[in-house]
Amino acid sequence: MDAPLAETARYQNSRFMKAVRREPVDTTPIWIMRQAGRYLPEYMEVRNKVTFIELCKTPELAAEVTITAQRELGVDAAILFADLLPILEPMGLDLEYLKGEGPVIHNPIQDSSQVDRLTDIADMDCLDFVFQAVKLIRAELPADIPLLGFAGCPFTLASYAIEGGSSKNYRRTKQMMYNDPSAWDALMNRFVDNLVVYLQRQIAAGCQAVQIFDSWAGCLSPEDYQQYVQPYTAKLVTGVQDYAPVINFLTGNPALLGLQRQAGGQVFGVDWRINLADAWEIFGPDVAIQGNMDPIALYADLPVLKQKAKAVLDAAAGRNGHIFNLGHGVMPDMNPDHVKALVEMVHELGTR
Ligand SMILES: Cc1c2[nH]c(c1CCC(=O)O)Cc1[nH]c(c(CCC(=O)O)c1C)Cc1[nH]c(c(CCC(=O)O)c1C)Cc1[nH]c(c(C)c1CCC(=O)O)C2
Repeated sequence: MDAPLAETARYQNSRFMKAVRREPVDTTPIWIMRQAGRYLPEYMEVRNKVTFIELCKTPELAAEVTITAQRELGVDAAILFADLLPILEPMGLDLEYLKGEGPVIHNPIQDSSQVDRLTDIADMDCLDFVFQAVKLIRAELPADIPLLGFAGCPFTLASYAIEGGSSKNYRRTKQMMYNDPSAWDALMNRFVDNLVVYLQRQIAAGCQAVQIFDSWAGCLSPEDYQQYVQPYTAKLVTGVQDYAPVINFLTGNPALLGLQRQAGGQVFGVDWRINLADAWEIFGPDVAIQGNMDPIALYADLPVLKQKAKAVLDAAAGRNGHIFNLGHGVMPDMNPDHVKALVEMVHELGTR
């Protein structure tokens, strides 16, 4: 894996990568989770011609929507257009995105005896469309715009694999966790092993940093997170961080921040349920922080939005290593002008 390091070294001087390393920057970098999504007319134009999964699996189209979103918004990083769940398909899960309902898995893991049926996909050939998209995007993006890769964390993927879709209370997932720890261990390790290779391959193809999404881990008590989730997320971070910085993102439960920190990473993604300065106190001075405006604040009139953006920037004042973002993804019916305005506000107000 020497080549990818040399490859990524060319893109290290951007505002974003400086913030990742907690170096001084001219102004606060910003990107938006789900920045290439349905609220953007340019995305819908492409999306209306193909299904979501076809879009993910066609590198030229995935590249086009990634690059267009970065350029339209003026954000400081691009994120690969893909999804958390396509990695589940080659592992043997029958994934479908249903119109209006989101992702469904038709053959979820129903009990511990089924964990073994998940295929190891170490060669990653079946996900080559992702790495091809990374190559196309990196070739087109300006050198001062890093490209972020991403994957789901083992817990969030396990919850889809077991529940068969999104869930309110994660009953089946927690049942397996509690009732069959050895099956749970096997399942989480199967995800970790594949995710490490998947992210290494994204980095080798041209990503400068990667974000790991533990989007649903907020449903866990601190004790359960520590016992059933943290060791596997830690193993994932350890397997990837020598190749590129890891943004460890978790949402929904500020009581987990200290444990999220222990799981590791160079940047920590935080949501709006805690003041950013308080979160930084918990994380300590030796990490960068990404966040943390409430995505719903983007519906506010622009003067109010500006106050909200300033409040987040003020909470990070005096520290290097703040990357502005929402605390979760942008809503599909958002007015794109508000997103563009937010980017301009952050660049203006974040000036040092
Ligand atoms: C839980 C999750 C998924 N996918 C993802 C998560 C974590 C999200 C978070 O914590 O913020 C991550 C994701 N999904 C998507 C990206 C692309 C990169 C980006 O712009 O941030 C990323 C990073 C595109 C997408 N992924 C999806 C869309 C919408 C698909 C469409 O065009 O119809 C996009 C743009 C579909 C998707 N994919 C998933 C769901 C639940 C859905 C349906 C949600 C919905 O319909 O609003 C699984």
